[in-house]
Amino acid sequence: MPPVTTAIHNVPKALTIAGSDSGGGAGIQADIKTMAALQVYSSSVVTSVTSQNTLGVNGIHELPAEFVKQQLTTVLSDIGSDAIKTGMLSSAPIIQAVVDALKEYPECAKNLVVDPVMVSTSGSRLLNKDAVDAVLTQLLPMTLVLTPNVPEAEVLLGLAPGKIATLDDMVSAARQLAKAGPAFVLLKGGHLPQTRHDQRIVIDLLYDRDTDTLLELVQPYVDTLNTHGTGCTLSAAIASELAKGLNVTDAVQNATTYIHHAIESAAHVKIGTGAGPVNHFYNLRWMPYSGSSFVQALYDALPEGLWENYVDHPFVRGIADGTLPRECFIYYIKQDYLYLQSYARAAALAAYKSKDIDTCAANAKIVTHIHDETQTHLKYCEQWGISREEVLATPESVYNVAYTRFVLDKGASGDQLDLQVAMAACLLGYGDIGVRLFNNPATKREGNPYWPWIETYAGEQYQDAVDVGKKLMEDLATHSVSTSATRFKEACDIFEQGVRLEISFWDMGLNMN
Ligand SMILES: Cc1ncc(COP(=O)(O)O)c(N)n1
Repeated sequence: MPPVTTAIHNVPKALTIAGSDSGGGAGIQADIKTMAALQVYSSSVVTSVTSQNTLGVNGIHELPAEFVKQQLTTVLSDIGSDAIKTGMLSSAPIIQAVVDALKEYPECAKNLVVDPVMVSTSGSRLLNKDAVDAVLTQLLPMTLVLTPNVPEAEVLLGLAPGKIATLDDMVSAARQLAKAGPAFVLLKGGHLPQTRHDQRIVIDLLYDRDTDTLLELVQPYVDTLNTHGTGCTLSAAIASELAKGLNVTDAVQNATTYIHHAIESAAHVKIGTGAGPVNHFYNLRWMPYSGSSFVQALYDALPEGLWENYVDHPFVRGIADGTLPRECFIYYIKQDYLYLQSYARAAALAAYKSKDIDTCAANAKIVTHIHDETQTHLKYCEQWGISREEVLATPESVYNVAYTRFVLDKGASGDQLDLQVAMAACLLGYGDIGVRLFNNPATKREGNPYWPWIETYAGEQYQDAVDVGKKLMEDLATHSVSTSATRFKEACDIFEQGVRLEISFWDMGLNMN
């Protein structure tokens, strides 16, 4: 895989229209934290400022509707948005202003998630009574996903409190709500925990109006006081996932998983003296490298130009245009056969060092790939009049000894990641070379004796092995390197050494010693 070049790209963008919670657990603050945790850009339009903590709301300062509208058009006319959520909207004039502004930007408003915030968990009104009608008539017709809890569903449907008391009631309530306009209704069951197989669970119902289908989203019930801002967080998470381009079902599924972990991981945290917030950042971890890919970070840490010296070595260029002297290639291929024997042992060692059967099997698969590769080498040699016996009798070059024993030593003295990284220069480099040469129109195909070699490394089987190896390293890095800059540096040094040994291997082929 070639190192990823820095490119300007559009990041997914989500927008929240909600109230400010000075305590930081709900409202705009919860939304921005959620969007950041789910790696989307967030912009925010404030409708009201509340003075609030974990005990309750002490005051509300509503912004003028015109100013809410101005914030919204200012953001949408420049930054735009891939998905929008609404939370506390306070009043009918603010709802009207929001709806008017959204109608001016239908593209931005097509992924609209509405959390019909009405009363805070602590008991304060966050939406005037007379504004419920504006939600129903103005906002819901343009809504993609409506996310009420049971008490909010009762208000929207004009039902007395407590009327939605069973799962069946929830089903019919979700259907009824969809008639007011939203394409999907996610009716949250947190207020009505159920018991199944002696386990307390929460069932959220996702109703799809177009297909008239219902999906049950089940999570274990978490017995905790720290649920302040859960509704805000969930709807912000849905908007984030929609912004990334997921469909509604997948977005809602990911979002319910996210909120479950956010609640679970905050259960024993104390922030404030009342109902504490959820842990928005449970999924973030400190990493000694930037970006999300460990393998990319290994490439990035290489000295300038070293990777190119390897994958664009004169030996490789000779393979590409067919001018590599035949003796050089034969010298190389015999050594490479011997190399692969050690490499297979290294992969088998990695299987031995695996902590679970899946990783063990993935490494065993690499051993099989290497075995196939050795057979290709033997066939090659045979075509060129070199017998299997002659290949096996070839003395190992010192370069070969240095490289293979380096890999095996890293495996013996280090942990599984050290070993995978020591093997990576070869695995990734040959994958990169194969694809580069295969796709380069300047590569000679007709009459190039080395074309089958190129096809092997560009081929599906080898590229699959590359993918397996990369995934193994990412998984291992997540568990060990992610918390230690020292471990990351060690891995970088091993990778660099591997690349240098690969370059020496090409030199050996050209010099035939
Ligand atoms: C600004 C604002 N928005 C929404 C909520 C609802 O959250 P909760 O129901 O957890 O109190 C809130 N308390 N404050």
